[in-house]
Amino acid sequence: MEGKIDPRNYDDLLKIVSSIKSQIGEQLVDIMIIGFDSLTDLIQNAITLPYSQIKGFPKSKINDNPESLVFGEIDGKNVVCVQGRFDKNEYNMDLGLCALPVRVMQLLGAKIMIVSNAAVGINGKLKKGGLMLIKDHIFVPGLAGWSPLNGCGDERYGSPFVPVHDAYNRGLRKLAIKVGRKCNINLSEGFFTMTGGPQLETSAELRLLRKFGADAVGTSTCHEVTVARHCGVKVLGFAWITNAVGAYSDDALDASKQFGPQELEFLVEIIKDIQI
Ligand SMILES: O=P(O)(O)O[C@H]1O[C@H](CO)[C@@H](O)[C@H]1O
Ligand SMILES: Nc1nc2[nH]cnc2c(=O)[nH]1
Repeated sequence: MEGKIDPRNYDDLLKIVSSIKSQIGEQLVDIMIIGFDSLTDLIQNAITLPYSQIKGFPKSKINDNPESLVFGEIDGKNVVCVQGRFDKNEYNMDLGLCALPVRVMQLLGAKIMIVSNAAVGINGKLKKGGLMLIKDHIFVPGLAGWSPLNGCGDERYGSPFVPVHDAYNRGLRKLAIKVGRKCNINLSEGFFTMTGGPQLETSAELRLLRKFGADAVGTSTCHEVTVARHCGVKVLGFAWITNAVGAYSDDALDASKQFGPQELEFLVEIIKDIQI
């Protein structure tokens, strides 16, 4: 869609929101879901809005997967699935831009974000195919100055000094553990680390991150979580262990290709039980 948008300009953000509203009507949004692209098949009364119809949403030149917002319901809850994460390396590490869907969904009403990523397990216990519930994170680009909050000086954003010590909501984590037991999901809790990518890590870097307390390493999520907390959205996060150290493949880097029916059922059960 025509029109240059600055993802840090609050008035531009409002323009994006109103352009979406004019296309989806009074559709309610309570839960935003990022990184579970195949969940879109389970959304009832779905309204699909391709990124090409959304002002300011970039169209990837490298990603062949669908890129759209899919609004609708899961078991009576109002959800939106952000299908096709903005890839920070394609967009020159512009993490403010890459977390734009989070801000837009919050302005559309979202109060909870469920987010996931493809990651490598480095604690010796996390095996390929496993799922890690994120308890806390180490945001390496954020520590080095690549904050998605850079440039968000408009007072309507609120203070940039957002506390993130409890970014991953305790109540939602408890719920995920309870539902995991019911759905027979082997769920472990741990610390996730986001690196800058797109290159993966050397063995020495992985050893360093392990010493720092990381259990799983990936290249997304922390910027989205930071922005979610900045705008008051509660977070539930997962790292899908899609490969073991040293056993990389293109498929292993695509989390959405890994979800089976059991994982999707797990997510649906969580959504059913979430109190908004
Ligand atoms: O969006 P997430 O799940 O982080 O997936 C990413 O993970 C891979 C490397 O971490 C990248 O190629 C990208 O697909
Ligand atoms: N950063 C990072 N992300 C991944 N996603 C899947 N595997 C990896 C990995 O080894 N490193």
